[in-house]
Amino acid sequence: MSAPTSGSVLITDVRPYGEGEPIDVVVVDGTINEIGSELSAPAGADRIDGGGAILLPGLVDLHTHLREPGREDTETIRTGSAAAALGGYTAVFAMANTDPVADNSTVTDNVWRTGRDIGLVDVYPVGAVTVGLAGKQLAEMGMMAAGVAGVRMFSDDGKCVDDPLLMRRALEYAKSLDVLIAQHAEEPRLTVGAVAHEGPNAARLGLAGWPRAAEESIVIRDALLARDAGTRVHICHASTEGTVELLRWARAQGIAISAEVTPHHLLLDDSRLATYDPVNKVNPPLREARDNIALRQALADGVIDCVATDHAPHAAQEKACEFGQARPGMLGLQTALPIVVETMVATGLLDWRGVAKVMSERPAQIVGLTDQGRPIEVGEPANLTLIDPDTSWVVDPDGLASLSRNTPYESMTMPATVTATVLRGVVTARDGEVTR
Ligand SMILES: NC(=O)N[C@@H](CC(=O)O)C(=O)O
Ligand SMILES: [Zn+2]
Ligand SMILES: [Zn+2]
Repeated sequence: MSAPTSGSVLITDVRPYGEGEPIDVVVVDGTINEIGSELSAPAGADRIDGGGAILLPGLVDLHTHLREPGREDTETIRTGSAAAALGGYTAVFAMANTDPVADNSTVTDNVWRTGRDIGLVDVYPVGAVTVGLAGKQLAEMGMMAAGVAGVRMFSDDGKCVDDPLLMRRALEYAKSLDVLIAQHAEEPRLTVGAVAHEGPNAARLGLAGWPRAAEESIVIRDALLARDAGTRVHICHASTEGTVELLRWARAQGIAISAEVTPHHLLLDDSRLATYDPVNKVNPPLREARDNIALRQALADGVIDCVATDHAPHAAQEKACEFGQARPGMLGLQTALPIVVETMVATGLLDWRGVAKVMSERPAQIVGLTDQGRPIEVGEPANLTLIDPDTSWVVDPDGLASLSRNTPYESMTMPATVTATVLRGVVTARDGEVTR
């Protein structure tokens, strides 16, 4: 494989982590070479005038659905990469629930190569835990890990690995390969027919409910299995107050368990379902205000490690139908950072260093990426995001880079703007346009 593209760039007038006076950053061949004032551009370098922007390490998304192969009508690796770069991301993990399923190295290596050729963001394929996501037989995780993609995270996301014995075997196999299992925590016997959070709103609207216990029973089971296997488990899209309590308990026991929360579970609740608009249908479902509050606090405390988008594009016809029939999932890549600003920074729960931690550093550490989520220092890889915290914008679904339009944030004002993204010194997005 050829070496990844790298570039040289002079970034002027930026504030790393939003701290101190504006400074300049010189990147040579993909590496931060100098940080200081009034620096000059290296030969052949690109230039970014930061205009006083906040500079963070490039964002890392552990949970995105790019839909290629199989559903290129709803998203492709190219359009999803563009959405990622515009959202400030320099690495994304593409879930395995494609068609064909990413349960073998032919698929995972192809996703990796395609992402690398496009070059807008590092696309890391997630491998399936079980063959065909069918939950019956372990996939060849070792083969996928050994391929050119070097798969390091495995998940049947979209489905739960609900068989406890199979989950136990998966954790043991993952331990021997030094890879991560990410669980979509949903006890399927408790969610038969469910389309919304089980609570007063669903009852009033006549929608079948998904109880919190369907998530929490798997979270605690998997914490115990991870304890016994002596390996880590990662919980996808944590959505309930109870899950937070269980994570807190498991951490206190010394159990290796990590967890992510989505922007929509931080911001939205099930009062939005009153319109029956399927744009609000998602798994796990939007919960209640007290869950939002517990999730925000847990993210601030570190009980929840990171934010992951669960960017889930769907075609118009999959959403333009009655609520019960619609596909679950919502777009996330281009709105994640502003929603974290609104729910975590504007509320005083996190400062910009905290944002770097939950959107870049912790996700990179959880999967063991050594070139992402790094400090902004000389000698470090130049994966960077510039953010204007004072320029707001209004979400127009037609204006997003995704091939799909299923954003719940239509017409909402977003409080911050990603002005540029840099991958190994190459400018991938600038002023709302991708560069390649
Ligand atoms: N989140 C969703 O509601 N949908 C995801 C699957 C998933 O993340 O469980 C999808 O692939 O559409
Ligand atoms: Zn899921
Ligand atoms: Zn998902």
